[in-house]
Amino acid sequence: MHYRLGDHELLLIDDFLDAEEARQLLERLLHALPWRQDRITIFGREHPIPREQCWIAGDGMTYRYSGQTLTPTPWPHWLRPYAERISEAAGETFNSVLANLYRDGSDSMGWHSDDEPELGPEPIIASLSLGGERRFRFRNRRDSKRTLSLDLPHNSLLIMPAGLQSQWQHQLPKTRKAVAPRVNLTFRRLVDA
Ligand SMILES: O=C(O)CCC(=O)C(=O)O
Ligand SMILES: [Fe+2]
Repeated sequence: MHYRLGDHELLLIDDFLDAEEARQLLERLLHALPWRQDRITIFGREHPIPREQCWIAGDGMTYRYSGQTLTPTPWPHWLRPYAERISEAAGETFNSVLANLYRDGSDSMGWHSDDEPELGPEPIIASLSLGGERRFRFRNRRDSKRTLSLDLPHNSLLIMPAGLQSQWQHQLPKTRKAVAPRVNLTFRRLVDA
């Protein structure tokens, strides 16, 4: 499914993995990753993030955002084949993953762009969703009334193209609906790594 976002085209691929493979990968991610609820600083105040996360990357590839520095968990061998398939689908060679765990509808991620300097000027981001379906929203950075909402179902891959992050923000809002836990893997390429 393609979505138009200003000058950019978003691609959402449903049923990216085989159903059984997606189920097993979700179980593995839930049980085998060292999930942490880190703390971030917003406007000078420290808060626990409303989700758990795990930064997966090569040795020494730290990642800084919102006042936190994430030290990497090494790549699990069983995740590598997925990184290769997702790199192929997105036309980019990803070398790192930010994994997010939304335990229930009160877990969320606020408005941001994936525009950290480590990612270079025009990063391509590929985001694999597993588990409970959640709503995902975009808004234009210059005109916040321009928005787009889409649902990210279990076993879907969203590809955000080069150039999108400098013009659009995204968020994963909280929901009052009962939702199953959701794991999201955002594949990234750290430059100069
Ligand atoms: O959970 C999601 O779908 C989005 C995660 C995200 O935006 C990020 O990790 O930068
Ligand atoms: Fe993001």
